[in-house]
Amino acid sequence: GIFTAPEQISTSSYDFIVVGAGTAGAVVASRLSENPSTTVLLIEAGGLDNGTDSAVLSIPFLAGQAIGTTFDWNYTTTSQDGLNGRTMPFPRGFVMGGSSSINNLVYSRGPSEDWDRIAATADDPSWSWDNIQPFIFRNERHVPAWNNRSDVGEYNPVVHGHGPLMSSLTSTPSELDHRVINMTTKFGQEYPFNLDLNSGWLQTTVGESARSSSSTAYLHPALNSRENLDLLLNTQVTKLTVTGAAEMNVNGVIVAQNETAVAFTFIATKEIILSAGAIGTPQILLLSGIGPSEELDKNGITTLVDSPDVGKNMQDQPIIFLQWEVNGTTLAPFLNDEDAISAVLEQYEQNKTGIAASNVLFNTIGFLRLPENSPLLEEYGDPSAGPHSAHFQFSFIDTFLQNINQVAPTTGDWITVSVVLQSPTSRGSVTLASNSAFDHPLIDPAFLTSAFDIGTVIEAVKSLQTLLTTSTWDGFIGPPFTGNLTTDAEIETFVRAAAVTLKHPVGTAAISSATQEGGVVGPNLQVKGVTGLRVVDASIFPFAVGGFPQAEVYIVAERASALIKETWNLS
Ligand SMILES: Cc1cc2nc3c(=O)[nH]c(=O)nc-3n(C[C@H](O)[C@H](O)[C@H](O)COP(=O)(O)OP(=O)(O)OC[C@H]3O[C@@H](n4cnc5c(N)ncnc54)[C@H](O)[C@@H]3O)c2cc1C
Repeated sequence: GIFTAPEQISTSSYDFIVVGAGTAGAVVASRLSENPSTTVLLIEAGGLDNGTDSAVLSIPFLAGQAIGTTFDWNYTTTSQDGLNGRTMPFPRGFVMGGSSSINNLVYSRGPSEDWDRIAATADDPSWSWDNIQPFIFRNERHVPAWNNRSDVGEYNPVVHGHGPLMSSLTSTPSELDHRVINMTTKFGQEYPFNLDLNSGWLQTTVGESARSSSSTAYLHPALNSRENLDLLLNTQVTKLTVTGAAEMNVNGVIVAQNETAVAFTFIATKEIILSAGAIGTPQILLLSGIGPSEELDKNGITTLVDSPDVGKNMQDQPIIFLQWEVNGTTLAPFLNDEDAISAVLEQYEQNKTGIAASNVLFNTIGFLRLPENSPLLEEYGDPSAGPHSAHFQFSFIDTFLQNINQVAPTTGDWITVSVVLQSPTSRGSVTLASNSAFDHPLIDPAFLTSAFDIGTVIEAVKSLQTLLTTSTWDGFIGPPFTGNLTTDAEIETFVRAAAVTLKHPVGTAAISSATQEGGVVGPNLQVKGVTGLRVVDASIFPFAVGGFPQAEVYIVAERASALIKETWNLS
C-alpha cells in the first residue's frame, strides 16, 4: 500500500528496506517484491507523482519545468571558485521516481568503455559491458513516437530490450535535425554518425505520449498488483541503526517527517538498500557515522566506520549555451507565442497528440573527443574512459536557450548548441552542514577547477565554431548572439560567467575493489566496514559517466536487484 505518514504503518519489520523511491530505488523495490514471500518497505522523502499538479512531470514538452517547484529538493551549491565565486541551484527529484520524474528525458547508456572501466576499478569483470547486457535488455524497450513516424535507420532495434521503461525518438524532426544528420553524412570522417546514439538521433524516456520514469514504468505497476510492497511517502530517513560489536550490522532506519516530528524506527531482517541519490546517500551515511572521522567529529557525530571517501570524489558536468540566429524554421517563434503554446497543451489534454507529446526541442547530439595530439591530453593525460569515449558533448537545440546571465530575444529564429564537459578531472564533495538530516548538505561540484577542464571547454567551443563552418550550415547560420568569442581568454571569461550544472552528480559513494582501501562500496555494492547495507544509485559511479546518467543508473539498479536476489536465494 501507499502510506503518507509512518504512524499509518502497523508493522515495523520488513525483509528489505529501500531508502529513496527514485530512479534506482523504485527499480530495486519493484524487482525485490516480485517474490511474493518477500516484504519490502520503500521510503521516499517526496510525494506522489500522479496528483492534480503532476502535468509538469508527465508531459514531455514540459520536461525541465519541475525545477524549482515542490518536486525539487531545491538545493544550492557552495560558492564555485572556478565560476567567479557563483552559487547556483542544484536540482534533484523530490517525488516518486526521483530525478527520473523531473529530468530532461535523455536516454544514453554511454560508451562500452564506461562499463569496462567500472569493471576494472571494481576488479570485477561482471561489471563489464559484455556482462551487463542482460540488465540493459531487462530495463528498456524502444517504442514509436505518438504519431507512429517511421524511425527506421534512426536507431538500432537489435540493441533494445523488453523492459518496462519506454524510450523513443522525436515525433517531429526539425530542419536543424536534418542539417546535423546531413553533416554526419557529408563529413563522416570528422563527425561520424552512430545509428544508436553517441552521435546521432537522441533517444528520450517517452512512451505512449508521456514521460516514462522509474515510477511510471516500475513502481506504480508493482504497487497496483502486490501486497508485499509498501511505499511510505513524505518521510525522510534521518539515520541508520546498527547492531553487533565486532562486525557492525546495519539493521534499521530512523525516519521523521520534519525536524520536530516524532521519529519512528523500521527494521530490515535481510538488508537495507540506500538509493537516496548522489546527494542523499552520502548525507545519510555521514549522519549515521559512516564517513571521514574528522568531519563527523566536527558535527558531533560518533564515528562507526572511518570511511574517508564518503561524500568525496564528486564529479558533475558543467554546461554552457551558445546561440546563433538562423535563416530557417525553428521552434523559437512558437515558443515566444503564449497562445500557440496554450493551443498545443490544449491539444495534448484532449487526445495526447501534438508536439507536446514527444521530445521536440533537441533531437540530435554529438559526443566528441579532443584531437589525439592535443597538448591537453599530452600534459594532463586522458580522463575519459577510453579512446571511444567523449571529452565533450554538443546538443543541437531548436530554439534560444539562455545562459543565466543573458536575456532571450523575443523575435527571430534561433538555434542553441549546448557545450558540455563530458570527462571532467575536477572533483568536489558533499559534506554535512550540521548533524540535522533536515539541513541541506554542502554541495561543492568544484566546477572548472582544473587546467584540463577549462582548457577542454575552450577547445570544445572552438571545435563547435569550426563545425558550424562546414558547408552543411551554409545559408542557415547567422551571427552568434554572443558576438565573436575569438581568443582563448574571451572564451574562458564567457564560460566562467555562464557555466551551470548539467545535474549529473556521481561518485560520492564510489565503487572500488574488495581489497582496495579507498572507495565506499565493494564490487557487490555492499558498504565497506559494515554488513546489511548496500548503495544502489548514481553515487557508486567512480567517474562522471560517458553518456547520460539515468540509463546507467537503471542498469546498475537492475544488476543490483539480481545480486540481492542471488544473495538471499530469491527467484
Ligand atoms: C533537472 C534534471 C535533469 C536531468 N536530465 C537528465 C537527462 O536528460 N538524462 C539523464 O540521463 N540524466 C539526467 N539527469 C540526471 C539523472 O536524472 C540522475 O542522475 C538519476 O536520475 C539519478 O538517479 P538516482 O537513483 O541516483 O537518484 P534520484 O533519482 O535522484 O533518487 C533519489 C531519491 O531518494 C530520495 N531521497 C533522498 N534523500 C532521502 C532521504 N533522506 N529519505 C528518503 N528519501 C530520500 C529523493 O527524494 C529521490 O526520490 C537530470 C537530473 C535532473 C535533476
